[in-house]
Amino acid sequence: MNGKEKRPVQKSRTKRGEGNPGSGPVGIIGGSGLYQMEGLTIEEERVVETPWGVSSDPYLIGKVGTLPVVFLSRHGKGHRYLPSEINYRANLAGLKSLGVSRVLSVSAVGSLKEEIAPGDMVLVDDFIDLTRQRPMSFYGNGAVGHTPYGRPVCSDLFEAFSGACEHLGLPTHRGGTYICMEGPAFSTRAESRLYRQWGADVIGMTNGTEARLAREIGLCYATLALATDYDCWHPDHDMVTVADVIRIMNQNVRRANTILLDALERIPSVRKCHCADAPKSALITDPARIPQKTREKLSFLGLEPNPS
Ligand SMILES: CSC[C@H]1O[C@H](OP(=O)(O)O)[C@H](O)[C@@H]1O
Ligand SMILES: Nc1ncnc2[nH]cnc12
Repeated sequence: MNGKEKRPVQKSRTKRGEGNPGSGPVGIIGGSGLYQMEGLTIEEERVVETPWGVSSDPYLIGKVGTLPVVFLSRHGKGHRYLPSEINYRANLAGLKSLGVSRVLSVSAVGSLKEEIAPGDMVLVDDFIDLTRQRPMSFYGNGAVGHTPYGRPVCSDLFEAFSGACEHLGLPTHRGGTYICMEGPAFSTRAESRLYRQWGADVIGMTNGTEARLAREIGLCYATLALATDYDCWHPDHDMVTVADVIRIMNQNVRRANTILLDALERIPSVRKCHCADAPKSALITDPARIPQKTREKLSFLGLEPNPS
């Protein structure tokens, strides 16, 4: 194949139960404005059937340099899913079945602080979850689990993002609390002011759900939040619009992509964090009493309980 010919992208479908859980490719979930990744050589587009259905889009499986990467567009290409409609469980279960153990997320957020200006990066280190109409757990149906979640962001991935932003000399806020609202409408001013009183830094509609589910299944997860607007608390910007968000995102999407490429290189080859341990202590149900169907679902996630 000469350099000018485009390698054909294979299309395939994984049936339930196939896959290769464990460490492996890095997963990247792109949010509003980031529907593909520059620098990723795509070798395959794969649809994975999980017990929770299929992901927002086919997974783009390939390499960045020599590093294996799986990219997923959170809202699907063309931005087809509302934050409440995204099948977060399928998205994450599919990534895990493809051998992903680390997930880097990129998201557009509104700023709740004067010092976080549109265009700034925020490395989120905590969440407040205000969502109310989306599945929040892989547990249930006869398997009760309570996952430790006190530190929701993976320290390895946080440092990888932080190192990349520092290296690139970008305006970055190291740490910040992300309010995850249901949407899809943006907040009212009273809500926005309340979140500021709570000490939150940024607001979005997706990452709280993703982070919690990732932790349930032992995936490392961190967010690069790109401030696209001042949320409506701001006296000069009392109306957030999609046009404003997308304009700022488009101005910064190259930057976000560059940060991702740099951060990928900084992820330690051996996990030093404790994210993978979270599921080990979660289950309270007597494994012998877990129904077979539920057991199969847990098994898809690599979490099949041992009978005591
Ligand atoms: C397009 S404005 C609101 C939309 O943007 C954010 O999406 P994502 O987190 O996927 O970047 C926000 O959460 C809303 O879904
Ligand atoms: N102000 C805002 N509120 C919620 N989600 C957002 N995504 C980007 N800006 C946002």
